[in-house]
Amino acid sequence: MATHQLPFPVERLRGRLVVSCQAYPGEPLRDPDAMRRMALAALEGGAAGVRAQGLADLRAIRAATDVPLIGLWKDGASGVVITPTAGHVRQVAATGAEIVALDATSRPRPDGRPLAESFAAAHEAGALVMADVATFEEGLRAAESGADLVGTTLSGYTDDSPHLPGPDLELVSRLAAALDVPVVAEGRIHTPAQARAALEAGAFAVVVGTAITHPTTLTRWFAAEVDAAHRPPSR
Ligand SMILES: CC(=O)N[C@H](C=O)[C@@H](O)[C@H](O)[C@H](O)COP(=O)(O)O
Repeated sequence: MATHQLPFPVERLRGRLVVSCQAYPGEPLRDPDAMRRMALAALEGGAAGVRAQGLADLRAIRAATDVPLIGLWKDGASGVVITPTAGHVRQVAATGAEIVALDATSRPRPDGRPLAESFAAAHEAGALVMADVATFEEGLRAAESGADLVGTTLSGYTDDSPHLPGPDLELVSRLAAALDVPVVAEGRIHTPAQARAALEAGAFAVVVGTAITHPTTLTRWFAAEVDAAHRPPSR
């Protein structure tokens, strides 16, 4: 766990909840003003920071609040899609997001350029780097390469990470024990108790997305249960 003084936007997230406000292509809430409102609603509920996707959403949210903003740009259909190149990093930083989140897994990058180039692009733009990783080794490598925060975001989404129904708390605790930089727990945190467990496992901050800001998925969870109860037992 990071105990020393950290850059101001990171310090503001110590022990706090960050809410990820994202809508996916083609969805009814895929709209910068909808995500701005979603972010403001989350802040009213006690979030200390916002994570958001896409340049237009980031600009809209940045104009509405000065809480720490973790920005990313998902581009591409598979593999490395979260802020995949240094060019994407520069544009995300230019929206005013203090922290740029990017895929720091060991998978091949779309432009074949080294990850270090993306880290350097963020730092040159005056932004901090949140390295989204899937494994312990990727977390170590990201921290060694100068990441300002390491997130467990991609555990469960790569071939060599466990596909768990809930958060990868083992990864959180192993990284938190090994790293000096803050470890952010993110990915499939679906209940307040899981968010608390992530902090107890050593997370510096917790990011929750779907369970707060994705009504289509939330509705599916309820609909599946209700439909299962309604269906007559099979003979
Ligand atoms: C894997 C990937 O692309 N994760 C994305 C990263 O920004 C988002 O789609 C997630 O919603 C976010 O990480 C928060 O996680 P959850 O929605 O599970 O609370």
